[in-house]
Amino acid sequence: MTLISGFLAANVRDFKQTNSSPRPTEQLLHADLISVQPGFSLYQLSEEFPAVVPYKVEEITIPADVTPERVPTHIVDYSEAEQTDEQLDQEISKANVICIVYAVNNRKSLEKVTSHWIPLINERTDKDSRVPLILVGNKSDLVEQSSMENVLHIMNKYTEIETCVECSAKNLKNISEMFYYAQKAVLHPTGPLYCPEGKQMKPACVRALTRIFRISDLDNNSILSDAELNFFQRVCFSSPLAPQALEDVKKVVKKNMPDGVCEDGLTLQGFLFLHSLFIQRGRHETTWAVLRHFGYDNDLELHQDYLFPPLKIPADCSTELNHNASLFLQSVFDKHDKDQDGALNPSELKEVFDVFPYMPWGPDVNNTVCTNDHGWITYQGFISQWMLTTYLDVQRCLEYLGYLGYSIVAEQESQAAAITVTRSKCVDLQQKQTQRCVFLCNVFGSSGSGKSSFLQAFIGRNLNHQKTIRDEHKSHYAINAVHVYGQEKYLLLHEICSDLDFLSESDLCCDVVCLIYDVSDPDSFDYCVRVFMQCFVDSKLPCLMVAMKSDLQEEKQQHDVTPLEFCRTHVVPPPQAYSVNTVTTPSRDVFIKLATMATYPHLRLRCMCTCNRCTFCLCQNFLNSEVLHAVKAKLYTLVFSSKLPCLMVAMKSDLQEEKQQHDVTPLEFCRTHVVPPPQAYSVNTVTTPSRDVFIKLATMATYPHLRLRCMCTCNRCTFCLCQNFLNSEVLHAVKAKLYTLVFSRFSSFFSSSSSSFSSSSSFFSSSSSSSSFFSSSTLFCP
Ligand SMILES: Nc1ncnc2c1ncn2[C@@H]1O[C@H](COP(=O)(O)OP(=O)(O)OP(=O)(O)O)[C@@H](O)[C@H]1O
Repeated sequence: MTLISGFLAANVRDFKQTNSSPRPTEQLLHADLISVQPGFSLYQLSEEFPAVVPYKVEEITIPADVTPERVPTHIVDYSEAEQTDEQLDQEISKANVICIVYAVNNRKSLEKVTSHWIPLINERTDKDSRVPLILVGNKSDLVEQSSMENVLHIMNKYTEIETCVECSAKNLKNISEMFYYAQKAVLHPTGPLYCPEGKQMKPACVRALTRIFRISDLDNNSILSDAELNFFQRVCFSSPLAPQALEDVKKVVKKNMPDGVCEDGLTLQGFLFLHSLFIQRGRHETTWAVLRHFGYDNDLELHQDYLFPPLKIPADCSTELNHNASLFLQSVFDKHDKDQDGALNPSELKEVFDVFPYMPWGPDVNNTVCTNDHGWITYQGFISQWMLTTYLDVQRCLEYLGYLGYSIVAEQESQAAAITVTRSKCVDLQQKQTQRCVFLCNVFGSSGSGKSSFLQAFIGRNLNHQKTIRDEHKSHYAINAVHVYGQEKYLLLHEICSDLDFLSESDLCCDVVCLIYDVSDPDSFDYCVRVFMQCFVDSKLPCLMVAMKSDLQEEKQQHDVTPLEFCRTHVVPPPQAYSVNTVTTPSRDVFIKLATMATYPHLRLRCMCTCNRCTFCLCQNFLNSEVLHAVKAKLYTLVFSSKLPCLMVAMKSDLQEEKQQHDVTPLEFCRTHVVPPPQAYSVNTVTTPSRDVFIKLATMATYPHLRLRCMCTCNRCTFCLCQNFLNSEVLHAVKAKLYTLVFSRFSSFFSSSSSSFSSSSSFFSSSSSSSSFFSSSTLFCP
């Protein structure tokens, strides 16, 4: 029998594990087998021991389904007789694991392991990333007794040796075991986890397991309860622990480490002890399974695929946190708000980020979002900051969610499940509605005009409070929640540098523009004019002018026209007087206006009030409500074909009412045919009979297309007052004027429905499609 000379090295290379597919079956593993040691052959691949063993066998791949770890294993043979040292070097550099084979009946071959092969391999590999080695004692069929005691001292000396195994190439003994150990050494290496000299886990491993403990400690009481342990077990191993097994685990820990169990749960010390026990007993695959489920790679770093899962964001779309992610972040906040005061004090905030490799939020965050009187971030502020990160830098948001273990705790496929990619803004504009929740407002103004003050006012700080903010802690952003017609939206204000020469394209990209001037500075308005004319005069972006420091003496602005005239000419809402010099929190109305303009850019001709309290707003909310839209749609379907308005009058209503001889009552009949309910009427009155019914008839005749509207014409209730206002000649004149002014400017924007805008009357009338037929503008503007 000719034997292959040299040693056998099983090189497992290109090991690549993704966190979205962390199980070994989905891992990619190549093993290059280099066989150069006398006494070993690749017989096991053919399961026949050849009469003549060739110097070198061709490359072979063992398919995943026949390997114990279920990974494909690529094997390359190496022959000292046929190949060069360079080729050997190349194979070693590609190797993930090397099996050094010696003959158990040949002392010299074992000596060569330490005198030649291990130094040679170590010379060619980096000290910090040693390739794991397996010692393989071949030809066990030729000896009576195991020679394991001869290799134990070698194993103790070289920590890179993962394990040793005796086998027989001739009678197939322990051959598959050898491959199992080789694969295990790659998939579950001891090296990164454990330091055999110190008999303890390495610091990186302790750090990773500590983070895992903190994430799994859902109530943050520093103890893993049975429920938390079961959750952890289910997440990592897909099934909960049996109650008895749970008790046994705690018993073992308590016996060896009394501090390891507290209040019938595992402490961090106990959790770490359990893992060092696994590793010491050769069960490090258990620890690896845990580490990998929590996103770690072979170097105990969080895997890039775990932190940055693929997320496609088409142009013109934005990114927002979805509801599930908000719930998760709420649980993170609640977990760390130990004193339950609704805010995170500095030590609570630090604890939130203990699972991060660095502190992600600087002191500027406290001036970007809402805080309490102590300057501590409130729940609203906490969520707002996450909204900001998601909007401005979604990759960073994914990374942060990864550190917090979002995909694990929320049991999601990846961190990407936390993100909603919104519909394109262009489509929103065309459809005249949006599902977006976060809107960006860029704030422009000359130096000193009050931009920073405006931003700070948005998070509730008046001038006195603002004076306490240190320059180095100032922020160019402010974000807060606002209600737009009853819906919660986040408005993100961004202060843009005053130097017009440095304006970038991204500075002009937002949902609404805020132009600030200082009423006490005569030159500041001119700056707004320049920004508007240079950047926004031809754009479709809604703009709002804010007259800051309105409490100070107003100076005449150094410009040809007044701010009000300028706004009129360019169909921008009139300047909004604003001051942060208030005793209490500055007013929020202007921010609600900005958010409304951002949410409904196509509705910019409507009344600017968005206080959500006044009659107009209450009517608006009602008219925008889903119930009303559904009813309108139904009614529309019913009566679409009919054109003449009808009114049923129940005369002699002062007399005793008799049941009408008809299948249905008058009221039911009216309801079925979408006719207003019968109007009780009597002329048997002391004074002049009531005129209400005649007003109704006149109203129906005047506005026949509005017959689906509320029939109330009392002229006293909220609806009637709004109606009167909206139907008033003044308003119509203003609307007509605005229309004339802006029609040319927005013609492209409205081009899709240009036929509806061919005359001023049709501009405000209903179109023929059912959705626009019932739109609020139709209802309000006959
Ligand atoms: N109503 C007010 N009365 C008096 N002073 C005010 C008022 N509002 C703001 N200020 C002050 O005006 C100054 C300039 O305001 P602010 O820093 O907000 O302007 P800015 O536009 O951000 O300036 P820059 O572009 O230089 O950053 C600040 O000192 C601020 O305290």
